[in-house]
Amino acid sequence: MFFLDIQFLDGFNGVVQIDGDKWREQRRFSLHVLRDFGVGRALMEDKIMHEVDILIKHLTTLDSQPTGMTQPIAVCVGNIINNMLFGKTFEHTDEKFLKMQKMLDKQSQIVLNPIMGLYILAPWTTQVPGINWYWNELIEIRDTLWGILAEQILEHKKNFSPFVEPTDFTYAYLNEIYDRKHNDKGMGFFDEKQLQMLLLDLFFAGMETTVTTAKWGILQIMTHPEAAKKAQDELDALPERIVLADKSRLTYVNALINEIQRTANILPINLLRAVAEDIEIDGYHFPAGSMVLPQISITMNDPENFEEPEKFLPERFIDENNNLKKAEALVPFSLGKRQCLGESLARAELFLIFANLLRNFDFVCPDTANPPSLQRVYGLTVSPKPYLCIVKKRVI
Ligand code: HEM
Repeated sequence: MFFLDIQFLDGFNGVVQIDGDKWREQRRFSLHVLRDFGVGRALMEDKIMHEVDILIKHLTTLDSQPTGMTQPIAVCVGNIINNMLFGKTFEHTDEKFLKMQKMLDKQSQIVLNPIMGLYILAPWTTQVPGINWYWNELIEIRDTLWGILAEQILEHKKNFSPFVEPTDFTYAYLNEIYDRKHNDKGMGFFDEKQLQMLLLDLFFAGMETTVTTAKWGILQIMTHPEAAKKAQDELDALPERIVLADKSRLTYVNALINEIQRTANILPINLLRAVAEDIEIDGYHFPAGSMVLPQISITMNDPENFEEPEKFLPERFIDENNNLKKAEALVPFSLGKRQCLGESLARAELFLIFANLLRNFDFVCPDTANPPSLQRVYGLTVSPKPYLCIVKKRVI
């Protein structure tokens, strides 16, 4: 996103890479709209459950054939965010979506390639044949993603009416622009370029993180059948379709999801941030504007917080009375003002996806003698290596 933004727009846009008044205004607006569309309420739950039901149907048709989990999970999570941003969803077999998903994965890998350092320090190298190979790939990805977003905005502009209640994020943003323009409210930082980058930020931040966490989750469930069994015992006491209202009764399932997020630790070095004003910490002086990488996620692997942190142990989050323990060192969504904007959406998605998948299926290694690797692959987020899984419908 960083590369897409600085290279192709006039200055910084979106919400992830900006700060100051613009960030405050755009973040507040985004949170407000997500809330209006039901994030944190029943409306959001319906949208998520609609996609979870389709995912369950799709996995049932696989008939226990070994399968990769990326595509089905990506379509489910992608449709939830797409629905909120554009009012659109894809079929599980949609080629266009598959292509887009592959491109996002590729982009995530390319931007961490060491050659990116060279492109930043010496931008002229992006024009040198032989050296600019990765750069050209990035440009191709950018053009395709940009095209998809532009198409969506254009379609929304054609159908936009200020007298109709917005049904998705894009309409809500166009409505805000209209309202400001026609009611003398001042435009602030609202314009179409900003909308385009904001949509990309929300789509990418909302999709990549949740899909990667879910991929780790299925892998951990598959390689820790005893943990899966405990969660299923708890789930089997409830009706077949698990909803958010069940969350507080499912101690083990919550602990399992906590442990999945702790061990996945998908953004271990967090995002690059700038210090807002001069500050002194532990005798170190940080002048305003210093760039910092707050590596708070280190707490998730600190033995002082989590005994034997290398072990996968959902029980560590459960106290002697079978209640979920408060775990302040568990910070997958970061902390403070820049804390994840989509946290409540992500938490609801992870709970409904894992609880309903475990209720309906067993996830089995195709070759138990050679379980899949837990090796960490570094990109914009840290993913597991691709793996296959047998998804067996449970008979309860
Ligand atoms: C399991 C899923 C997710 C994880 C682990 C996660 C994690 C994070 C983390 C660690 C940050 C950086 C915070 C910082 O700079 O200190 C962040 C920021 C952000 N996340 Fe998430 N996130 C997830 C899901 C989502 C979803 C579903 C959305 C979409 C609605 C989203 C939107 C954002 C945005 C827009 C930011 C930038 C916020 C800002 O700069 O003000 N995230 N997320």
